[in-house]
Amino acid sequence: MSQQSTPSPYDPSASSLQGEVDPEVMQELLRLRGSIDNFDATLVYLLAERFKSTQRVGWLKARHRLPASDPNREASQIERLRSLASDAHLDPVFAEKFLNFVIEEVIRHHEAISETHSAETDGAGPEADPRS
Ligand SMILES: O=C(O)C(=O)C[C@]1(C(=O)O)C=C[C@@H](O)C=C1
Repeated sequence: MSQQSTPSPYDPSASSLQGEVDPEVMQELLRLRGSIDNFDATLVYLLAERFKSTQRVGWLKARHRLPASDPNREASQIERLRSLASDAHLDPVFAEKFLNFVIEEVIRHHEAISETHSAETDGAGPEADPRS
């Protein structure tokens, strides 16, 4: 049987700076990091929800033999996100890179779903998928 190590519990005060900086500065840094931790947790949950939706899109596309990517849709999403980013004082270049990064991963998932779907329904019609 393989040995599995228990992950160590999250330590919000982990830092390479402990003992190196003024304790008051350290306290302020840890306070600010509390917000960063909350944000990161939210981002993980939001991304998980987005991927749940895109997985369903992936199955729909596979069932109907549609291409994994839709370049016109992407161009429109990028334009929208860049504009939202500008309004929010976020670098639009970063917003575009981030969306492209996420979409690239989605397309990889779509391709994997499509292969699974083809393997499962070889020779069968588009209604053969039980997930429809
Ligand atoms: O909307 C779609 O058609 C999707 O497959 C989802 C999505 C996305 O992640 O937003 C991914 C790939 C497409 O090129 C466009 C958009």
